[in-house]
Amino acid sequence: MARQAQIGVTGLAVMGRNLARNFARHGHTVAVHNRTATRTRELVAEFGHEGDFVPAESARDFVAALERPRRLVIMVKAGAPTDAVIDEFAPLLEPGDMIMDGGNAHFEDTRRREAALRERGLHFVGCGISGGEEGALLGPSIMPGGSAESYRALGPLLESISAKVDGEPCCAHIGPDGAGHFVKMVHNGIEYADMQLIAESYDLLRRVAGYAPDRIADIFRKWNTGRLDSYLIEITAEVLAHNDAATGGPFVDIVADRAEQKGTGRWTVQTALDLGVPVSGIAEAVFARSLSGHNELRAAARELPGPERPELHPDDAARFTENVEQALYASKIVAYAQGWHLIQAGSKEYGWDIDRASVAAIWRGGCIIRARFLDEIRAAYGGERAPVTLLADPGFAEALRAAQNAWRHVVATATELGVPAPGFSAALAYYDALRAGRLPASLVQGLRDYFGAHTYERTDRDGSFHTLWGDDRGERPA
Ligand SMILES: NC(=O)C1=CN([C@@H]2O[C@H](COP(=O)(O)OP(=O)(O)OC[C@H]3O[C@@H](n4cnc5c(N)ncnc54)[C@H](OP(=O)(O)O)[C@@H]3O)[C@@H](O)[C@H]2O)C=CC1
Ligand SMILES: O=C(CO)[C@H](O)[C@H](O)COP(=O)(O)O
Repeated sequence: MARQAQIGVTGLAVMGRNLARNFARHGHTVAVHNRTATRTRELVAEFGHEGDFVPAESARDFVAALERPRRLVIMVKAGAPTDAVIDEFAPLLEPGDMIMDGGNAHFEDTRRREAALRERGLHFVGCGISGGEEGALLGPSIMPGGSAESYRALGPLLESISAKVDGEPCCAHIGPDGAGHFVKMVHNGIEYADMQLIAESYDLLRRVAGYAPDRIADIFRKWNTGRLDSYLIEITAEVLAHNDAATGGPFVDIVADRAEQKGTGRWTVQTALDLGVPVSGIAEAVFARSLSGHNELRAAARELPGPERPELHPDDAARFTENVEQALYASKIVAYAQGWHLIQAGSKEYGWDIDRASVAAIWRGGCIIRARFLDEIRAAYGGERAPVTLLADPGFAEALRAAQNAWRHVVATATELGVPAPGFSAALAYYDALRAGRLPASLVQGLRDYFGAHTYERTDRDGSFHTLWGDDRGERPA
């Protein structure tokens, strides 16, 4: 009888190839398959010595190579290609078999696919995987959804290849159907917000403090030894210190200033709008990328007036740098608080019962937003009583208190000097709005009632009311 594989990976581009190698390096026999067979052959030729691979050039051979119940991982382009691959393989499977989609699928697609395959007796596991090409090989953060039964069969394999922090695997069952892909989507939304805040910090240090990229790289390197310690801060220092081989100048100056996006940040904001969750930090990050690509608009506005830019005294520049660190940390807390709020809302809406401490735990390693302060988020949600918002957790509340003057100074300075800082500003506005005793939403309600008889509630009595604006302005219960 032919060799049987514990798991199979179809889709052998950067992610799938490295995941397959990771499984093999951990002693699992892995069946490998790709639509274009040359990728399969190249994988085995280049890396066959790393472990036990069973190459298959047809879908039928691939399925036949898997031990039962079959565990099949799809790592192809999200969207229609994923449906095409499911349609190709599902007819070849038997009840109890498992299909895991490790691509960046939209969670609603995952819910649809899971329901359809469940009807056929198959388990469908939508699984978020973060860590990029290197993470896939050396240990990603893994966020599987799907049934508890499928996790019992797939979990041990996934945990074996995931990143480990303090010996704990960065992999946990997130919840049924689309929960894993939902959480991965929010991860990417936070990734957008984090990167935007980092980019704004760089811009302020460059344009306000007047520092060159290599000096800013040193600042980020220093920040990475403190509470901002994270993968994104670490690689920011690397990118800023890098010089372009062709020109000899800073790499960051030669790269076109148009940030692209594949869609997960946009999905996060769209979902947040549907669920009524204010994720302003993520939204500003998505809009900032979008704005950066509007060449025509930018060219038309380039000569518009702005403020005079005074030079900062070197002593002021050093103090300003410290303030930027405070503003970055405070704004980062806000971005993560918004992300966790969205996870909570999604969990409630779809009945997923997501453990928010566990999400923080599995993001501590392997993924793009891995950071020291996820330990604190885990602790905040792991206690007896989870905070209503992360901002109210005593540790984070103290950090926000300590950052007040610096944070406001940075936002005010950016505004005064005409340096856009939408991430910092939105984070501060969110913070101030949440802590406000009264919001001007009361006036919005009044206006809505005036032009559309939309009614309003009162602070002193239950019920809904309408004022007869066009008549005697008397008030009636609605
Ligand atoms: N790159 C990254 O850093 C990360 C990517 N992801 C997600 O992982 C998945 C894989 O990503 P990545 O490795 O970058 O690869 P790509 O997203 O570039 O996808 C390429 C793979 O998809 C296959 N494919 C495309 N269309 C079809 C189709 N109609 N039928 C069958 N196979 C098809 C290709 O096969 P062929 O060789 O025949 O063209 C190839 O194997 C994606 O969903 C991505 O969003 C998740 C985390 C990080
Ligand atoms: O999933 C990822 C990491 O977790 C990818 O790196 C992500 O797709 C990058 O997104 P974008 O191209 O939109 O910046």
